[in-house]
Amino acid sequence: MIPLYHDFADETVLVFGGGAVGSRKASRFADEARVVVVSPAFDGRLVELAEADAESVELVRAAPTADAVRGWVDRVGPALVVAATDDAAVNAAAEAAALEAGALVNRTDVSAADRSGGRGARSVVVPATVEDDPVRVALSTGGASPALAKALRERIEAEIDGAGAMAELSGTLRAELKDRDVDPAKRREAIRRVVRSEGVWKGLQKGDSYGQEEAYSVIEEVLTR
Ligand SMILES: C[C@@]1(CC(=O)O)c2cc3[nH]c(cc4nc(cc5[nH]c(cc(n2)[C@H]1CCC(=O)O)[C@@](C)(CC(=O)O)[C@@H]5CCC(=O)O)C(CC(=O)O)=C4CCC(=O)O)c(CCC(=O)O)c3CC(=O)O
Ligand SMILES: NC(=O)C1=CN([C@@H]2O[C@H](COP(=O)(O)OP(=O)(O)OC[C@H]3O[C@@H](n4cnc5c(N)ncnc54)[C@H](O)[C@@H]3O)[C@@H](O)[C@H]2O)C=CC1
Repeated sequence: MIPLYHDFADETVLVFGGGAVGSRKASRFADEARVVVVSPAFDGRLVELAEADAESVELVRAAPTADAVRGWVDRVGPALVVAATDDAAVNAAAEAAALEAGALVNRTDVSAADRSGGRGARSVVVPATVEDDPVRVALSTGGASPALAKALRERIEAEIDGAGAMAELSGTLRAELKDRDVDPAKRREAIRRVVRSEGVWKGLQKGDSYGQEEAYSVIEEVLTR
């Protein structure tokens, strides 16, 4: 499996099942997309989420049979369908309907190991993610051990602390060096050194201007050699 990043802004994600898993997926996707959850009952966290973010989250009380699932997919027109009910037949129908409608599907009740012959490119796994905007790490165990994905995510959270600020700073410096017509080879070397410099990372922890100051001294050292 190859991880790809999707932009779900202005898209709709349709979730079948309002339990613990449907609730976690809904809150994740609501950061970016409009989310519609279809379920006969809703987890307390989902009700809270829908109240707090009525613009992005819509709860629809219904218990579609496997045969009725396709109708929901056609009416809602989602970019992604999440199958998160505790009814395997409904989840299977949601997967089939999504694929027929040309949408992506996330089947939450089947691990990769249980599938004979692969998932198909539009059947996606939702990874554990760590974010320090604009940096994003996605982590999957290929479906083998979601608990391990979560544990590793917690470790990486500490590891990438400050990466967002580093991405912003080095992106700006890269543009600046381009504008100054610095030789491309020198420019790449300077930026590579900046992102690896302990001094710059430490500086950024104190504040953006400290990080920037450190970065300029690293760059000057490269350019004046
Ligand atoms: C295949 C996949 C499909 C999908 O959902 O996309 C899937 C499937 C299943 N998960 C199950 C169980 C658990 N899932 C979690 C947690 C997460 N599960 C997530 C993803 C995925 N779960 C996809 C594979 C990801 C990968 O490749 O690693 C995360 C990363 C993202 C998210 O869900 O948002 C999120 C962590 C987010 C975070 O914290 O960072 C925990 C831990 C906990 O809750 O504390 C447990 C209990 C412990 C355990 O069993 O490991 C079961 C068994 C159900 C049963 O036995 O009844 C199945 C079904 C099966 O495997 O058959
Ligand atoms: N991906 C993951 O991380 C995990 C996946 N799972 C799997 O995901 C599934 C759901 O797990 P939970 O949320 O913990 O279960 P849950 O029992 O808390 O929630 C299931 C939800 O589906 C709803 N539902 C039942 N029939 C429906 C229908 N016809 N249409 C729409 N909604 C319907 C129920 O009302 C309930 O809200 C389970 O099958 C389990 O195997 C379980 C744990 C973690």
